[in-house]
Parts: sequence; structure tokens; C-alpha cells
Amino acid sequence: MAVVAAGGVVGIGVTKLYPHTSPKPTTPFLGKKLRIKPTTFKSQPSTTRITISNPIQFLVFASQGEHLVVDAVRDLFVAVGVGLPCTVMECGDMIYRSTLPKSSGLTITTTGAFLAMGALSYLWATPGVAPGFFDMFVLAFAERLFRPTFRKDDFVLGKKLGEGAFGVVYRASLKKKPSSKEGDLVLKKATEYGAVEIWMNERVRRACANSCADFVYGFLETSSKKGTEYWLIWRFEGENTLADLMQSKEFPYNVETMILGEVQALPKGLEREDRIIQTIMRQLLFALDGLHSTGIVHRDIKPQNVIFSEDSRIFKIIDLGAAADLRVGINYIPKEFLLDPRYAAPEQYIMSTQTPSAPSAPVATALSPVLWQMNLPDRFDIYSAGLIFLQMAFPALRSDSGLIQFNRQLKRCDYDLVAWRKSVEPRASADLRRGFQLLDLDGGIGWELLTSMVRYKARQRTSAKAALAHPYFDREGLLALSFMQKLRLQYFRATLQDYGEAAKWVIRLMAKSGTKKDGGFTEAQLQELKEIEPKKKASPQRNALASALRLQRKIIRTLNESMDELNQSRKSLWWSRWIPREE
Ligand SMILES: Nc1ncnc2c1ncn2[C@@H]1O[C@H](COP(=O)(O)OP(=O)(O)OP(=O)(O)O)[C@@H](O)[C@H]1O
Repeated sequence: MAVVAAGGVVGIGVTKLYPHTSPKPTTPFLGKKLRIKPTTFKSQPSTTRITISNPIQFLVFASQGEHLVVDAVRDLFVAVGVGLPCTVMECGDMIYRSTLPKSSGLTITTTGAFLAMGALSYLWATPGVAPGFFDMFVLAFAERLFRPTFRKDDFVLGKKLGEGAFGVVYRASLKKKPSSKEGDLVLKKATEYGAVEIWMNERVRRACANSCADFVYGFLETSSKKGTEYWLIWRFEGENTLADLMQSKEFPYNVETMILGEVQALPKGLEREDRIIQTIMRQLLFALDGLHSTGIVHRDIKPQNVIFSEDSRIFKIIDLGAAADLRVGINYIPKEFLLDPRYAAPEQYIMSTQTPSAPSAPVATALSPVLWQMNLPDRFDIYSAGLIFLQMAFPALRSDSGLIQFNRQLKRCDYDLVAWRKSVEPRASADLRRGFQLLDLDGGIGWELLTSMVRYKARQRTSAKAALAHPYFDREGLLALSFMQKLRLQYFRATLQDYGEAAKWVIRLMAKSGTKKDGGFTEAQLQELKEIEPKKKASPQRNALASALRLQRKIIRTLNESMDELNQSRKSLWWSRWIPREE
């Protein structure tokens, strides 16, 4: 193994270092500070050629020990390659300095390159640890310096637009700005989750501004009468949410000119309706992809929270009060949910309840790619978006009662949309049959996308990005797909397979291997296995040990829970420092 010695000042003492081609050992320097130039020495597997002859030397050697750990790590990245020592190392002698390696002889190892690439991929994997740091410490900071500041008194409140469990929303305009149009802003007084909503909106504005309503500012105001209130300001995007538009009998034709700018040159019918629904779905998935790519899961996707932006002619997402930022663990409490049961995915939680609540921000950030891959929390929103797709295709499901009834039926079919179709299609109303026909257009490509979104297991649902690449969104239709697009479709189908089943099949196969012909262990083999199994003895010592272990686990759990609680109160504070207070 090649060892590359680090340069640096070594304490008083002597080290006999023998570069392996050195004709003579170097003379020890006693009582002197010795600066060792970066140089390479050879050590053999069992005998390093570093000799220690007295206690002072031992100290020097120990001080070098810590360098060796650093070196070992560094050697993974920078070393001399593989080959015979002299062919891959530049060997030299301290006395004959001309034989020493040139300082520019830096070679990157293959392992090093792979590790560096792995680290970079990890840092950039969803939800993005590296961009997260940049966002929080550079962009958020810069934004604070330049953003305008407002107070509640700067606004004139207009019509009330909505009142939910967590706040009241008004149309508003700025008092002092004569150029501002009346009611060109929306103001929300948030009674709960206001701080979270401000954080999420600011993050979205920096990372994917087109996904959500245009956020202007959020601040905290404290008064002796009302206590603390969070206020949020957006630009007024438009009069209609997708829910309002879907309630009209004209849907989806009432949306056609709004999103396409013109009436399509097609007769009224399934194909034309499909085109409009396709466009709405594309815009919704695009907005979701923007959120998910930056680590935000909305958790309350429903037509009421999708607004049509009249200026940009696209659908945008609103109401980030229930959203969770998985990059830093804000609002991510695995066991807590504030869901609308009509649109919630069957898992109810975005993270497995086995996942502990988010640790402190730096740890949460470092672990976020792992937690994201383990739980795929974005698939929660995909399920809700799938239900919106279903509502657009089937008018009967647009009412609350229709949707609730559908949810019950689907639950009875174990959330299997194909089974649901089989159960309802034979006795379906004309309305329902029309919905199936719409989804069956172009070889059933719409139905395929829908079934890849509405599935029981989150892991089997498509992501927003993959859904956007689905051929359903190809204008020319399934028959006109190129070879590459067909390959992509096959890949899409393959990624949604239930690999849990495949794993079980492999395990079964392994269990059968070595057995007589058609599976199962023989009696003799089972007997052998039984004998291999250690026998459990219930001795008093074992019982005492088990009780001690149980007690230890209980103590650890109690400690963890208390730490969680403490952390929770601290965590709810650290990021609200970013939210402006009353001036
Ligand atoms: N940027 C915006 N532009 C236009 N209208 C908006 C905007 N933001 C919100 N609204 C309107 O205000 C209504 C309520 O907004 P929002 O859903 O954010 O409030 P909420 O208090 O969380 O309501 P709920 O609890 O019912 O979801 C929306 O349904 C929409 O009509």
C-alpha cells in the first residue's frame, strides 16, 4: 500500500524515514523542528519502515498518527494509481533532492473520482441538500436585504374571498400607491400555520415562482388586543379556482379559451374535452413538479387550492399552510395530519410513522435525500392530483357526495382502480360510460396515466416528472410515438411494477432451491434446519438480561420523546427568525 506523507511541522524529535529507494537512512535531527516536505514513502503490509527509538520519537509518531487518518481519507481521492511501486510512485530521497517528486504530481484516483461523484449526486438529489444551503444562506439572506416592508395599516381591505379554519382572506390594495389597481392584492390573516405558510411561500418564490400564486410579502404583527397575527400578501391571480370552474355545466369548455387563448378547431365532443383536460393536468403536474423538486410536499391538493392566473394563463397552486418542507424538516411531523379526507391518499401520512420526527435542521438537511427516497412523500400529492383528473373525466364525481361515494367504492376494491372499473362499468350510467370513453381515447393512454397516479402504494405511483413525460401529453397520440418515446413508455411501465412481489418471488425461489424438484424443503432438510437453530433456554440469567434490555429501551424511548418535544419548541423558533416582524 502506498502512503503519502503529509507535509507539516512536526514537533521536536526524530523520525527515521526511509524512502524505499533511499540508499542510506537519513540522519536523525535531534532537538530541531523538522519541516517535512510533502513526499512519498513506502510502507509494506506488515512492516512500516518508520522506527521509534525513544519516547520523544513516540510523541512525534503519535502526532503523525492523526495525520495518517486524514491521509488515509485523502488517499482515497488523491494517490498514485495501481501498479508496481516505482512505476506508479515518484520515489525520491531527502538527501538527493533532485530525485524528490515535483509538487505538481497530483493524480486523482478512480475511487476518489467515484466517491466525489457520489457525494455530489447525493448533495443534488431530491430534495437537494446543496441547493438548500445556497437557498437558505445566500438567496434568503439577499432577499431580506432588498425586499420592501409593509404593515397592516398600509392596506385597504376589500371583499372577503374566503374564510377557512386557519384564516380569513381578503381582496386588498395598497393605500399609498395611487398606481396600484384597486384590489390587485390578496391579504390573508392567518390564525394558525401563518409562519409555515410564509416560509413555504418565500421558498417557492425563490425556487419555482410559477408553481404557486405570486407571493409578495409576509409579516408578523403584534397588538395588545389581538396578540400576534401573521399577515400574508399575494398578487390577485384571478376570480376562479379549478373548483369554481368545474362546478359549471360548461366544464371543460369554459376553460378552453382561458388556457388555450382560442377555441379549438374541433367539434364539441370527447376529443376536444380530452385536449382541454390534458392541458389542465399538464399545468397542475408542472406546478407539482416544481414544488417536489425543491422538497416541498403540499399535502392539500384539491380543486379549491388550484387557482387560474389570468395574467399568465396557467393554473397555479395556493394555500401552502399544510405543506411540509422536507429539505429542512419544517412542518414535517410524521404522525400529524391536517388533511382533507376527500382528496387524501390512503397512507394519510407523507412519511412512515416509523420515521422519527425531524431532527435539528442540519441533520434533517443532511438526511433528507435518504428520507425522501425511503418515503417518496411527493406521491401523496400525486394521488390527490389523480383524483382531480378523475373528477374532470367523470362529472358525477365533481360533487362532494359523488366523490365521497367513489372513495368508499375504491376502498372496498382495495384502492385498485381497475377492479373499481370492473365493478361499476357493467351497470354504469351514460355519464360514467362517457368518462371511461374519454380516458380510453388513443389506446387508453389517459386511463393508463390515471391508474399510475391513483394507487394504494405510494411507491407504485408515478412522480410528477415521470407523469409529465407520459405519452398522454403527446399531442400526436399513441400511434405517432417515435421509437424512443415507445421505449420511454416501456420504461415508465417498468418503473411502476410492484417489486415487492418480485422480491417475494425471488425469496420463494431461493427457499425452493436445493429442494426436491417441485419446491419445499424435504422432511430431512427441515429436521436439519431445526437442529441448526440454537435452542432457547429460559434461565434466570436470560430473564434478567431481557428485563434489563427492556428497561434500557424504555429509558432510551422516553429520552428520545422528551428530546423531540424540546426540539419541537426550539425548531418552531429557528426558522421563524426569517419572518419579518412589525417595524
Ligand atoms: N393569489 C390569489 N389570487 C386570487 N384569489 C386568491 C388568491 N389566494 C387565495 N385566493 C382566494 O381566497 C380563497 C381562500 O384562500 P386559501 O385557500 O389560501 O385560504 P384558507 O383560509 O386556507 O381557506 P381554506 O381553509 O378554505 O382552504 C381561495 O379559495 C381563493 O378564492
